[in-house]
Amino acid sequence: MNVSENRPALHTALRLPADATLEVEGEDIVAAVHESLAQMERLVCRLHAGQWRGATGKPIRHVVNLGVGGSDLGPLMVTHALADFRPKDIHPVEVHFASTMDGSQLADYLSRLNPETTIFVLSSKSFTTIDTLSNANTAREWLLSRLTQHGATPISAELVVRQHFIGVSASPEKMTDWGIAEDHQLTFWEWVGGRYSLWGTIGLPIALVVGMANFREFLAGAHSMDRHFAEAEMAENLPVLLALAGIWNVNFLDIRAHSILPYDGRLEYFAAYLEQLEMESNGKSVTRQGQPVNYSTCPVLWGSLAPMRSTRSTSCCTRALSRWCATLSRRSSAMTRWKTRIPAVTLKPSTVWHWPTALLSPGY
Ligand SMILES: O=P(O)(O)OC[C@H]1O[C@H](O)[C@H](O)[C@@H](O)[C@@H]1O
Repeated sequence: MNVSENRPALHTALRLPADATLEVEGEDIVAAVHESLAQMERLVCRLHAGQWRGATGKPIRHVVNLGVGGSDLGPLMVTHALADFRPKDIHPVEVHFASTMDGSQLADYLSRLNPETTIFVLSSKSFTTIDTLSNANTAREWLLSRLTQHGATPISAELVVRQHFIGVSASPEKMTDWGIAEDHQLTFWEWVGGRYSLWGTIGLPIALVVGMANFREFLAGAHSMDRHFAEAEMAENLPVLLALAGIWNVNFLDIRAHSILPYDGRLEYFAAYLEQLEMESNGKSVTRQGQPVNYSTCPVLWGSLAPMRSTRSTSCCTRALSRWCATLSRRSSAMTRWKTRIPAVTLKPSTVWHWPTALLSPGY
C-alpha cells in the first residue's frame, strides 16, 4: 500500500485479537504481534512489581521516554488522556517525556530525578533519529557520572547501561550496537508507520501508566473501530464521513485551517498528536503515481486546549467563514460536479459545528 517506500501499511494488525490471522509474505504476523505484547507485559510487570532495580539495587520510580514524532506524541497524548485509568496497588512508576534536542526538557528531569531510581526508554523506529540519540547520550553520561562512583564499590558502566535503558525500535541490531541489553529490547516492524506506532511496543509508556490489562482493552477498542470502518455502510461510516467533511471543507469551502480545540484538560496533547497524524499522512503534493495534484490534500491542523485559544480561534473561524461565503459562488459549478460522486449523508450539527450546511441538508 505504501508505494513510495514499497512496504505494507499495516498498523491495524497491531490491534488484531490473538485468534486472528493475517499473512504477510507467507508469514502470520498476528502471532509475532502478540509475542511482542507479551514481551512488553513482562517488562511492565517487573516495573509495576518494584522488581526492576537500578544499578545500585533500588527499585525504579521514574521512566523517561526519549523519542520524537510518532515515538513521542502518541504515547504522550494517551498517557495524559487515560491517566484516570492508573491501576491501584502497584509499585508507583511515573512516566515523563523528553523530545527536544536542545536539552531543555531533559535538563529539567536530570536536575530533579534520582539516577538510582530512573530508567530511560529510547523510542525510535529507525534508531537513527539524531534528536533521540543525542538525548540518549546525555542520559547515559548523566547516569555514568552519577552511578559508577556511587558508594564504596565501583559499579561497571555495563551494569548501569543494562539496568537503566530499554530500547523500542524496528532495528534490534542498532539497539544492540548502542548497548541495549537484548532482553531489554522491544521490537516492531517496518510495516508500522511511525505515527501509528503507539498501538504497538512504542506504547510502552501507555502500558506503564494504565497497566497492561487496560492497554489490551485500548487495542480492542481500536480494533472495533477498524471493523466499523471496514464493514459499516458508507452513510454511517464515521471515518468515511469525517474524510468527506475534510475534503469538502478544504476543497469546496476553501477552509484551509482545521482547528482542534478540546475542552477536556486530559486531551492537552491531542491537537499536537493529530497535527502529525493527519498532515504527515495526507499532506501530499503528488498522487501515488508521482503526478502533482491540482486539488488540496489536507488543511493545516492546529490547536490546543480550547480555553487557551478561544480568542484566536474565534477570529480565525470568522475569517474562514467569510472566505467560505466568498468562494461559495466561485465553486458552485465544481460542487455540482462532485454532488454526483459523494453519497448522501445525514449528520448531526452538534458533531462538528463547522461542517457545511450543504452536507447537513437532507436534500443533499
Ligand atoms: O521513530 P523514529 O525513527 O525516531 O522517527 C521519529 C519521527 O521522525 C520524523 O519526524 C518522521 O517524520 C516521523 O514519522 C517519525 O515518527
